[in-house]
Amino acid sequence: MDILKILSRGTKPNPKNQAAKGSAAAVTAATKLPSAGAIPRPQLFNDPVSSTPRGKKRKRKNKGGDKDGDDDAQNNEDEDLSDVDFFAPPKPKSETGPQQHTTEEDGEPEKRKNKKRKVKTLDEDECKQILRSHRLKFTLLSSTSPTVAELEAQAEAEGKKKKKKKSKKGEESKEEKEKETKKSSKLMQLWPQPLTAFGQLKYDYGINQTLADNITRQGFKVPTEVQMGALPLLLQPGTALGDKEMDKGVDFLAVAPTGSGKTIAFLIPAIEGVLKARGEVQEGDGIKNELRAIVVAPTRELASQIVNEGRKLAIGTGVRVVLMKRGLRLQAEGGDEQAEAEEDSDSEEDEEKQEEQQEDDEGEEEQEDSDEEDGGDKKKDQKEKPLAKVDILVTTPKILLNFLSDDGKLTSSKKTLPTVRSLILDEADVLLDPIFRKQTMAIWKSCVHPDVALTCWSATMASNIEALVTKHLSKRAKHFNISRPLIRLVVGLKDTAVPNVTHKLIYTATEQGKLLALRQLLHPASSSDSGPPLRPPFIVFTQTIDRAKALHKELQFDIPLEAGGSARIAVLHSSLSDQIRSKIMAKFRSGEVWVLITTDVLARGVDFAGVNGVVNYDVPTSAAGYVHRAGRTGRAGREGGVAVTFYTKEDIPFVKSVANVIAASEKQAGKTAAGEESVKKWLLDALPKVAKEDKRKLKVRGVEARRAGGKEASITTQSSWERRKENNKRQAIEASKKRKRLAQQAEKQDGGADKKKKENDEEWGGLDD
Ligand SMILES: Nc1ncnc2c1ncn2[C@@H]1O[C@H](COP(=O)(O)OP(=O)(O)OP(=O)(O)O)[C@@H](O)[C@H]1O
Repeated sequence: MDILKILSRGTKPNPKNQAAKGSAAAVTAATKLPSAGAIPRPQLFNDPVSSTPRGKKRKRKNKGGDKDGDDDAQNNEDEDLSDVDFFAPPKPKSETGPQQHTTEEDGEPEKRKNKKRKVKTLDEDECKQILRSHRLKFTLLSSTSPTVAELEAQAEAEGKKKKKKKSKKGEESKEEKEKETKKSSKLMQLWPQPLTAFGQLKYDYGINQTLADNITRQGFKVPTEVQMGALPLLLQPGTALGDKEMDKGVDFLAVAPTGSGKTIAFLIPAIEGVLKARGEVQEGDGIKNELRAIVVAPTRELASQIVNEGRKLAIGTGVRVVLMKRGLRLQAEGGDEQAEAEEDSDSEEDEEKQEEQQEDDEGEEEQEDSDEEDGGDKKKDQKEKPLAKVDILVTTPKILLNFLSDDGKLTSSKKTLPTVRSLILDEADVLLDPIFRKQTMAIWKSCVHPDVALTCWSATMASNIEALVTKHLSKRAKHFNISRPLIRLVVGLKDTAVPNVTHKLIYTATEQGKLLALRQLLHPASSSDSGPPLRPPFIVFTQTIDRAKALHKELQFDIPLEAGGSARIAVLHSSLSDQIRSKIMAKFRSGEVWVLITTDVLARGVDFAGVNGVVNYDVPTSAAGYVHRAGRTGRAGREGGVAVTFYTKEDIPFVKSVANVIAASEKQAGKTAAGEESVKKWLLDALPKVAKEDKRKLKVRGVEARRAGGKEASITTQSSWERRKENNKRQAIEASKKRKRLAQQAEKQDGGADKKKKENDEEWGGLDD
């Protein structure tokens, strides 16, 4: 019997032996854990919207069989859990598999009829109602078409003109003034068509049948909020926005909570884009794999996960989703005027350079791992290998730039990728942060087709990142003489929350106290005053690789042998080889490993559906860092996930950002009653505000005291008093040994002298008579 199963869902109802299984409350609690495998409620928000402008809500019927968005597929909590796999994706009700279209079975593309389907559109009030209820907010940020500020200015100017005319005529009225204001605000906020059911993808948006079947086969019943908002806009922007001009495409920024299904929200349009392009290939042209989309992710783990998701969606379509690897040869063109021209026009970036350089030099422990080693035999590999058949490439920044740069410089690209039409930045804020910025920008520049659309995805997006995207899009627009709007979608509150997770902030006076508190979480049976019971599997985050290793060393024998012993605890960080990292990931996914100690290398994007909790053994270095770490639990709306954060006196100057995120998350989750909140108001008020400069330093270096060499860098169960005592004892022993040695030496010398004397005495027999 797997002990993990006992720990994580041992209270599962058993009709034969219900009494022995404990209280009904315990049963409910256990089945609510993420690891219980219950079908999640992927939609996080569904607020009642009181006013129905048209008197009633229109019911939409879909030929596809999937009913309206708020399907009763979600109300399935009492399902039998007997064979639940902790980390498996949700199962569909029927396992019939996709209905393959004979024409597409062997990757043969169905000849796509370019007939425009008539999408059944909702009127603006209906759109508003649905979008508001699911807390979806669309804003036009574009600088290629007029910016919000420009639109406001334009509206104001027009208003003034009219005002002049009207005042001349003496016709100015209050209502008309209001109309003007309304018009300008309308231009800022958009109300596109939402996707209320996956069935619409096929029947309204005309996506490929096999792709639609693959979505059904994955068991996704209702679209999550980000999918509701993003899919219509990315598949048919003209239809979604009711403006045919938009069909040329949009650039897009999506900010949506962790675990809210952003991956398929960008993969579905990417796969559909490939299939659509193939449909446009003339008879007799044959199928050609042509690199059309690039997905960039900050870590190898995330990149491989995206490849897996992509491949599941692309089964039977012939679309090849490929992970960028060393030696892979892509369709590229060497050096290009365009790339050079853009390079030249970048002189204003020089201002940023100094700051970036400094931050780069300081470096971060957990940067995407060194792919530099890939550079060595690159030229040789590229000559020898044939072109890879790729439609969608998933990559980390460095490894692709290694291929593009040729000269080993990882900041600029010599080759271009002329066939690419879509650049997708997953975890865009970190990819555009100084850590990865040069590499990401170089990749963007290598995508030289004028139609390349940029989409950026993350649970957090600082305004400087938005500004950077806007600036570079506008440069591209000028360069290519194109005009495409940039639209931002925010789901829930921008930036700051992990609403469906229980948060705990725990103070321990010393580092040693943290270790003891963590041990209590590891042994849920023992009394745990310091935090909520936390059932495996869970992830423990530390600040540095050294601390992750040390914590692993300290805890590895804590799980009893009969429960699997040290094999149940593993450590993963970027200095391990790819192979070892993949093995550990697989073991954690399968439930073999219960406690995974890691660094921020696993903080973003990685999806373990059944993780019950996250422990921030070391405080995350930013609010965004907290959001991403805590978001490893409670995926796809699963309930019962817990995020525990320890802090000591070293962290007090920095912990306010974390406390603010916790407060915002609880507010979003509706936990506003006194006593419900885990960060009390007095604490929020008492914690010092973090200065901007400190925030920057913290983000790059973490808490200084915990870096290698710092007093608090080591992890041990001993108190400083014990350490001092042990140190004294060791020194005393050493001193005593030394004394003994010296004594022996002295004795030896003395003895030698005596012996010599004796020998001499013996030798010198004295004067003979
Ligand atoms: N419509 C859906 N219904 C149910 N589950 C879904 C749906 N869409 C996605 N999921 C599942 O939700 C989980 C989280 O999805 P995903 O990894 O894409 O989240 P994310 O928004 O990218 O999170 P993060 O910000 O942490 O990267 C995955 O296991 C995925 O299979």
